[in-house]
Amino acid sequence: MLEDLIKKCGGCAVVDGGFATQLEIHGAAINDPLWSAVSLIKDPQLIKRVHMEYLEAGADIIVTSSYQATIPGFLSRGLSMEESEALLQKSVKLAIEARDKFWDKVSKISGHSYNRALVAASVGSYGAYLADGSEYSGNYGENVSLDKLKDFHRRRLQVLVEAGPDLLAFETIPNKLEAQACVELLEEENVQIPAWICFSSVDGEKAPSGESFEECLEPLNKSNHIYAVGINCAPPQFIESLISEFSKLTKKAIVVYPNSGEVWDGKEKKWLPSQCFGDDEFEMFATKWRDLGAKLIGGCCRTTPSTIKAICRDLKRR
Ligand SMILES: C[S+](C)CC[C@H](N)C(=O)O
Ligand SMILES: N[C@@H](CCS)C(=O)O
Ligand SMILES: [Zn+2]
Repeated sequence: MLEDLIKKCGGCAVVDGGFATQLEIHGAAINDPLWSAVSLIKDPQLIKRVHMEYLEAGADIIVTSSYQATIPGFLSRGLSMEESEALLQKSVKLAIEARDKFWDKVSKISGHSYNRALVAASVGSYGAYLADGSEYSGNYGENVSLDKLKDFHRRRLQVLVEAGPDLLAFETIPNKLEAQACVELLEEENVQIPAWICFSSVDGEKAPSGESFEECLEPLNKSNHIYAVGINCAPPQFIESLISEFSKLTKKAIVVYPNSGEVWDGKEKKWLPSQCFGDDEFEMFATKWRDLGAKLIGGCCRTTPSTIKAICRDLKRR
């Protein structure tokens, strides 16, 4: 399905933009250990609205609200195991409902330029769950082993897969150990849904842990469960050279969805201004990223539906 979609899009499909960002624009208070996942508890209708906004903007793939939705995170909030699993399921259900409703509406309009979007279930890194900014440091401490990371991801992955998304999106993976844990889990659980694994990067050259992408990609290149590899939530000015680097290191499709360039202050839980791209620059650079070989392009934190509209203007000019 993903390959067909990419073909239909002329070689490069558009992923949506910052999900938490758009929740906040609508007034959601997410300064919370659960970050955007708090909206699954407090305002599921807002989640659906944000999905609709990205669909209207032209996203070919929408990513669910499960980035920081984890079973231990919900349990420490006082929810039961059943309630926690139900919220994970709900994140997929809300995205599927939005996609189906949108498609039902536009597919009746003759001459529309939309594709039937795919739903990617977000699997945020262990660092996202820690809520201390460690998805940008890769520093999980010595006690975090491969098995511990697999244990952390296993049940959530099972529940998300059972909910029936089209794709799995592992996001802001900061080191090789976690990438390897994710691949081994996909194999052990015999997951039949294609996945992408995206790393964060804070220097534009390596994973946040300091490991080279050559090392990080090694377990992913060998796996049939991985359809695409790439970068998310890194500054957009790093993307050009990272695509060139990745294309030397992998035969997998390349996926990029950078943030706006603002930098996350994990202690203060806020974005700090830095060298940023506006929508015009996203529009300009998206073509470059496509020409360099990216097959999936979108935005991450601090990008909005208008960024995705700008990317679509350029990539979907046929
Ligand atoms: C992608 S980061 C901005 C998500 C939030 C982070 N895990 C935190 O809770 O601080
Ligand atoms: N899918 C998440 C990623 C955060 S880095 C979001 O857009 O909020
Ligand atoms: Zn992000």
